[in-house]
Amino acid sequence: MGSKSGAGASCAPPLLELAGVTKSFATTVANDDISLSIAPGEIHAILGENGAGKSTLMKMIYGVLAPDSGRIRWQGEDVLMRNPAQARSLGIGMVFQHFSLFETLTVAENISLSTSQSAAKLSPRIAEIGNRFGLPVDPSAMVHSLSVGQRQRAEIIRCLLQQPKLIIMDEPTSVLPPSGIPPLFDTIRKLAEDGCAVLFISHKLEEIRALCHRATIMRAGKVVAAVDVATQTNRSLAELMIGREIPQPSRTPAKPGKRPALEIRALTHEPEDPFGTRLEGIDLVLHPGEIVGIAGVSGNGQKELAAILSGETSLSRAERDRVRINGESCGDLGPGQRRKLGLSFVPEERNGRGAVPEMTLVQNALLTAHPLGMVQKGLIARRDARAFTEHCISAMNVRCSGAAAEARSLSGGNLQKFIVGREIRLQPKILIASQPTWGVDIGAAAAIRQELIRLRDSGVAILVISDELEELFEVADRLQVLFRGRLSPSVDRADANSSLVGEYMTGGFLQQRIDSEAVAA
Ligand SMILES: Nc1ncnc2c1ncn2[C@@H]1O[C@H](COP(=O)(O)OP(=O)(O)OP(=O)(O)O)[C@@H](O)[C@H]1O
Repeated sequence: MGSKSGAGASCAPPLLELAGVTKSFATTVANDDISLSIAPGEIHAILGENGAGKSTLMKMIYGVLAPDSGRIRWQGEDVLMRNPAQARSLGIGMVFQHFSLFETLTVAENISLSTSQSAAKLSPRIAEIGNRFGLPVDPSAMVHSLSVGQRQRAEIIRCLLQQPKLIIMDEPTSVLPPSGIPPLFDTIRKLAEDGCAVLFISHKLEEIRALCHRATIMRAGKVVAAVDVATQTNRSLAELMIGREIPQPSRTPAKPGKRPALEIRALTHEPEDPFGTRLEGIDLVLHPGEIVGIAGVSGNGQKELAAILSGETSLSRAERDRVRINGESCGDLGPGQRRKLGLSFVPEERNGRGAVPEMTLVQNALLTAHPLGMVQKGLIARRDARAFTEHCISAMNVRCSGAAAEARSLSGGNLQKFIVGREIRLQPKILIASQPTWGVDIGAAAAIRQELIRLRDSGVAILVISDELEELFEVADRLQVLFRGRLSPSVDRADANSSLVGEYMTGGFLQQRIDSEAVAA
């Protein structure tokens, strides 16, 4: 992905230094005696398993959390980072994974909300910064019309307007299609050449090796290594991070059943959300004992398709035949009724949909697992609920303080592992999993994929909707691609390669369809 440049290798005095920084939450020591230094122009990776303490550390640097002990020095001076406003005034910016842009405003209007300047005054500045750092985005474009990559550029420009000396980027590539990653890296390199330091969090070792100068590796709240990235391989970084090699899932060919477990027939659906994607002519068949992967750049109808399948979007009675579970028409059934038919579901958003952050893990387990005998005569069978929760925790190696922990106290990846584990343990006949390993570290992602394959081998029909092509190549027996609300033909795993799927991801199959219709006519 290009060469590394910038001042990262120079001996400039540190921009940011942490010494002995410690932060605990009740009995969990999230950051234990952390020391770290970053030079101007350095692209510095923070690497670690889920729950290693990366986000806690970033929150302290950005003033969201205060350390219990230790020192933060900024440009040679001790600072007490009281809040993000103070961090920004010192020159520390942060680009979050989740964008905070209003869909119905333009880029310039959105950015003007965080400054004292009008959208009209800001527009030329936005264009100028865009040109300088390779972030082309039209200041007058409405946010709802922008791709994910363009939205991210707007977020980065908003951050750059404050002329930061250090930018924290929390898994910035996780929201991008593969084609969006090289331009983002070009921008980050330009920033580094300009003297801006970048703290880059990612679980993807290839990306870290392509982009970063140095990496700090964390394990269980401690720094276990600080390395020059050029001296490392994927394998050595993985070993530093998880203490062993990256596990590779093993699999045998699928033996799908004959009768479909789940079908969608000739479905066209107009979304209620004015910025949603219309689904058009969707045909999908899923058999017991197979994994079908739905690939595509997010925003092409994945959310709408998942909602139609889970029952969060239910169809009219007249259209109930369009969705069938084990041959039974169910298009007009809600999520609870579909769960009774044997469907379980891992939604894309873990907070608020996959789990309720303020509730404990036991309560979150009860939300979907109560039909497994956890409510008897109207009363909660607490012991059973607790045992089920503890089983999910241990089977998925969820790092948390126990079944009574609130969901919000778990790191993102650990909560994801819990939700996937809960849905798998419902003994479903059909599992729909949207972005099942999103934000999950490489070791845990491999474990989740292996679980999906094991479930398939036990005869469960599985649909995986994922932005990550590598993940789909690893788990799926067949692949289909969503593009602008249309589903491509199904491709067997053996025939699927990145160039064919890449072509489908940009709508290549639509042209093939037009050509074959023309031949038939
Ligand atoms: N507000 C909180 N209350 C209680 N525990 C917390 C809180 N925030 C974080 N923790 C705990 O601190 C530890 C570190 O969490 P952190 O979110 O920093 O990890 P992470 O490395 O960013 O993980 P991930 O890769 O999953 O995002 C975890 O054990 C987590 O459960």
